[in-house]
Amino acid sequence: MIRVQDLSKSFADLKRGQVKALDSVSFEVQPGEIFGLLGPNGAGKTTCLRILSTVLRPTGGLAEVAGYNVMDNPAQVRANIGFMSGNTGIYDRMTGREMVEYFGRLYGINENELQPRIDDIFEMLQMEDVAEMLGSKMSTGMKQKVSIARTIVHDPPVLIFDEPTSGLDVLVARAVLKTIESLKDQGKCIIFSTHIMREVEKLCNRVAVIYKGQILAIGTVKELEEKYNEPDMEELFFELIRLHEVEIAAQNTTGQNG
Ligand SMILES: Nc1ncnc2c1ncn2[C@@H]1O[C@H](COP(=O)(O)OP(=O)(O)OP(=O)(O)O)[C@@H](O)[C@H]1O
Repeated sequence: MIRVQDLSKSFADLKRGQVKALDSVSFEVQPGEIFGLLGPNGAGKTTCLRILSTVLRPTGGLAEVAGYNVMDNPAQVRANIGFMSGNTGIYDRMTGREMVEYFGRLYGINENELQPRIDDIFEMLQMEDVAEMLGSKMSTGMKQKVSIARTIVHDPPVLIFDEPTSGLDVLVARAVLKTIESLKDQGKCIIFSTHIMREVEKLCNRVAVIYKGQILAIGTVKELEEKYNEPDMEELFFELIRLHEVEIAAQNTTGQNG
């Protein structure tokens, strides 16, 4: 459902020169699966997700969503995905229902289908209380639910969540994670980026640890813990980064001596 192969993206940065935000990244995600991208700030997570959602063009490699290439068929890719980030905007002067209707119409859903679809979503996310409430009056948790509702209104098979719990308190974060889990149970193909290890342990079927644009390790949490003989995900994460830094230092030394 999602196929990423040798995906690369460089930015020309005034201060830093060429920045390799993504360096030959490969992975696949299937329906009914939550795939985690776990990495620190600047690792390349958002760049990868932006390429998948056709907002950015890659400088190399291939990315496919629901069988469509992001470069060749961006409109079909967009029709097949829902994208939500931690700062997806909410309009102050629209009610919860109006916002979700607005996005449903943008996606071209006809009115007869749209209204029952919205009823279902509001029931599933238990957000009937925000249907008639203006965005300006909503709590952070309510806004987050509206963001999820507008992300899934066109019932896309692929969902992309870029740090969806950033800035949320534990209760709201938990509700968001539960919703993502129930979407997986409905058979959605989900990518989820985070820098929070516990979220990965709780939610993800498989995870890629990403650092400086490269995937350092990929597999189920259990597989990674066994492979590196480290039962603590946090320790494992730091160890992978340490090993990578040692490797870079060794390459630099060889380069200088050679
Ligand atoms: N438009 C841009 N111009 C120059 N460099 C960029 C641009 N966008 C991203 N980068 C750089 O690419 C690298 C990867 O950034 P990216 O936002 O993908 O990381 P991230 O893993 O999502 O981090 P965060 O958790 O902070 O959002 C960083 O070094 C970042 O500074």
